[in-house]
Amino acid sequence: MTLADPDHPVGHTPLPAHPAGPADWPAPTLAAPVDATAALPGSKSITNRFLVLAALANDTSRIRRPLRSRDTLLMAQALRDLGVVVRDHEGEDAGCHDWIVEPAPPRGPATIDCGLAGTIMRFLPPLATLADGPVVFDGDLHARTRPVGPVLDALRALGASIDDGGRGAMPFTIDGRGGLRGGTVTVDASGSSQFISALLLSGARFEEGVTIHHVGKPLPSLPHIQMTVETLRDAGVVVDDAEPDTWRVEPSEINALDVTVEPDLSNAAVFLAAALVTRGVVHVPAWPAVTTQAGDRIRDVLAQIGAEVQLDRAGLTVTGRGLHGIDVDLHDASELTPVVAALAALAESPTWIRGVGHIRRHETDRIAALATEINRLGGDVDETDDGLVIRPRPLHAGLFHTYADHRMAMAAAVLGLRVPGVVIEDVATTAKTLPDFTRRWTSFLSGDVASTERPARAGATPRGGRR
Ligand SMILES: O=C(O)C1=C[C@@H](OP(=O)(O)O)[C@@H](O)[C@H](O)C1
Ligand SMILES: C=C(OP(=O)(O)O)C(=O)O
Repeated sequence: MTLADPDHPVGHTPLPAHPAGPADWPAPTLAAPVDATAALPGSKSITNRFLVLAALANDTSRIRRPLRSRDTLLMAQALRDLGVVVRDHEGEDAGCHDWIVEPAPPRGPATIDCGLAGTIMRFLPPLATLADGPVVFDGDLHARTRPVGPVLDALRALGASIDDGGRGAMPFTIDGRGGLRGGTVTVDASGSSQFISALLLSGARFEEGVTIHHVGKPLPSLPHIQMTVETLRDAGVVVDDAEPDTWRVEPSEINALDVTVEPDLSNAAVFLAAALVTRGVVHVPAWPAVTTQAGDRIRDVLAQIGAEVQLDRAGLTVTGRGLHGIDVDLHDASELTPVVAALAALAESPTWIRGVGHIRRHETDRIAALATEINRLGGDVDETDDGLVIRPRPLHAGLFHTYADHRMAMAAAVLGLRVPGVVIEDVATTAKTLPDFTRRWTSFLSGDVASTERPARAGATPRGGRR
């Protein structure tokens, strides 16, 4: 975390960049078929949307089973820095605290540490325009290359005053004036769906609401925009999304929430992948039957690769039957690319991943990073403009660099299941969205009950062997 920039003194107490953990971690290899349950913490995307809406709401909210990872803890802290109360409250599950959020008019001056979280650097600038003073945004070094310009330009067009030194990236300062006019704006959000979600989340609190037109190449990650629209509707906000690439949010109050966060389905991918690599069985309890999470797409992808996939009241069960190469467009669910690429490198035939050009601006250039690191282990991967072509080859031991990217570390963990001697550099980077990954992964692979965070839903039939 790099707030101490001499050009941008911000007088803020930095949070630790990552919790302490082993820097380089030998990934466990598994010879026997896995037979285990992975009970996952809450969704990052849902937790951070609920936090933003709760901060803008007309009364106290309760967020049940929130994810507590670096991205969401930083979001909670950012809201506190803006004057909102976010406090723990004993939850229904042992060891799992809810969050109570008491809203307050956002205050400045304030400094926001975004870490490496797209959801903070994009979702909070619109909220910061409502503050009564300047709000400085900064974060990790890697975060300074992630684009925010389309959100800042849109806010300027809606009446905001912002100093970003022409960078379109952090650090920047929003000159909060206690409110924003709002109105109609055109945005090229082909670089990230978060540009649209950001404007939608605070739009009801702009004087004229907001109407957004996307222009440009097709929008990535559409399920995430749908998630934003649904959470707004949960809070009583009127959103019109009937026309493609256009959204209208009416000005209104945002109702307080009492909501439960679904398990993070994108983070489920690494655990489910173990079933395919080892021809074993993995069960994820509490998998939602209906969801806007893009990670739900993993069910189709794994079935295409050769798994038997069953979703019922007990949750999701994936049984590894084969590992075929596939031709897959992940434009809607690009977060899955690293784990799918790792599976592809271990498959029986080549894979073509398409439609994910924008992930070159995720936590790192994921296309380049995956090609480089899999090839470093002896793989045969080519980058394309919008994806990867992966031809399986026998891989060997080596250090897998993670580029501060949690999902690179998860991809390495999948490779390590089959390839002895894979060492994951900076495995603690997984804390961005999944706390305590190494303990979870180790106990999951040994079928240890300690890996479960949340009990199966009442009435569900437990399965998965040694639980
Ligand atoms: O709104 C969100 O919560 C997210 C949207 C997506 O971003 P992009 O549209 O930039 O891919 C996704 O990849 C990210 O992990 C989370
Ligand atoms: C792209 C991701 O995160 P962010 O919310 O920081 O964009 C991700 O989690 O894969």
